[in-house]
Amino acid sequence: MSCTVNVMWDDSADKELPLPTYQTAGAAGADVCANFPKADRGGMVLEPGQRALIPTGLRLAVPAGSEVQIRPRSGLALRHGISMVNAPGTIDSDYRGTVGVILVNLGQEAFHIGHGERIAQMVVAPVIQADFQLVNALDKTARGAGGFGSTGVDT
Ligand SMILES: O=c1ccn([C@H]2C[C@H](O)[C@@H](COP(=O)(O)OP(=O)(O)OP(=O)(O)O)O2)c(=O)[nH]1
Repeated sequence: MSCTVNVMWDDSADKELPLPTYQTAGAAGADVCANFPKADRGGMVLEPGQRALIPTGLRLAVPAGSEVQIRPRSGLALRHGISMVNAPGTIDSDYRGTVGVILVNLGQEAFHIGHGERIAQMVVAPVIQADFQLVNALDKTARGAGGFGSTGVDT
């Protein structure tokens, strides 16, 4: 499936950086870059345990009925412990502000985020909006209220 997502740079963005890019034909996520305002183009350092909102410089118009999920990149996670506090971040179809990525350094060393570095990936996904109905009873199931390891925990 494919769709068009209209994109604009925000005023302080480096407009020479690439738009979100699928790196392979079958990629689910389009890589997105850190895009710092001019004064901050040296990038920034995330100390161990620190989190920061990293600008992408991108403003999106996600088609109604869909969302964009922002997810961490596994390479950064494995090599450097860089993840996202709120993974997956949700970009609503009616949001028109600049998309930010809330990175966190779960590693043990400081990590430098370079201007233009691919920091996360965007996945476009369909959305179902529910009509939440208050009722007096729910239909019965075999699981019932069992959860949180009720079927056993292996480790
Ligand atoms: O990682 C993220 C998460 C959110 N957003 C933007 C787009 C999204 O549409 C908006 C609101 O996000 P969310 O609903 O997660 O935030 P909230 O804390 O519930 O705030 P709000 O009251 O603004 O909805 O913020 C980002 O740029 N990056």
